Amino acid sequence: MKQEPVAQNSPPASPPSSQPLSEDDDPQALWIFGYGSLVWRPDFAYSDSRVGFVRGYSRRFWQGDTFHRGSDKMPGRVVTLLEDREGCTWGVAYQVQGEQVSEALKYLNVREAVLGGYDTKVVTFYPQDTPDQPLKALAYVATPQNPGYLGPAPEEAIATQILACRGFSGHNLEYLLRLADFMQLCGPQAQDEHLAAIVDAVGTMLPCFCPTEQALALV
Ligand SMILES: N[C@@H](CCC(=O)N[C@@H](CS)C(=O)NCC(=O)O)C(=O)O
Repeated sequence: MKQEPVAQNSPPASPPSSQPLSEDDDPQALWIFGYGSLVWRPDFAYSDSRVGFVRGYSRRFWQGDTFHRGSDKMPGRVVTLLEDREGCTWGVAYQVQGEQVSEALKYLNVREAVLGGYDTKVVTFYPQDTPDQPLKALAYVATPQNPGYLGPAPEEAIATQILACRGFSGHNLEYLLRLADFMQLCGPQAQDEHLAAIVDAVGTMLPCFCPTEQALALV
């Protein structure tokens, strides 16, 4: 049974909202939930952001990537959401308003759907500092039906693949470590055993994979 996160009184990622968070605050507003590269590189304009989590999903490095973090010959591994009743995935929700909505969706359609094989799904997001005021958010999820889906593999094999791949957005190792950094910032209540196991496997293999100076050049 995964530990259900307990909201911490840590300061929110953005100024606390005096109003309850709900979609009818501004009918033009849309919340977008990021749980992979979007947590550190949204690359679209947004009005507000919240750190928090979604329930009923687990994050898995089960999506292949032949553009951003891999190539056709050596696809990298990036994350998707797996439906899991016991699951809880931490990330960042970004609020887009007015013109930001169409701009963000147009940009993400290319980055996530066209280039990444992701589809959209509405999820319920629980802000870390107001989990009693959940909000609806759009998430980009790579389903098993998309051609780039790789599915489950031992964490050691995933770590080996990540160490060996790079794409147009950089090395696959950077993708892993930036996500691990984000989870560290979320605090001890945010656990992701799958991510931690891959980071541990990378740490074990890295010295054998390449000498230190080469490892530092990877990211
Ligand atoms: N949809 C997830 C995963 C997004 C993700 O990592 N998508 C890849 C597309 S394959 C990406 O945008 N990569 C950009 C990068 O690696 O910097 C999220 O909300 O963060």
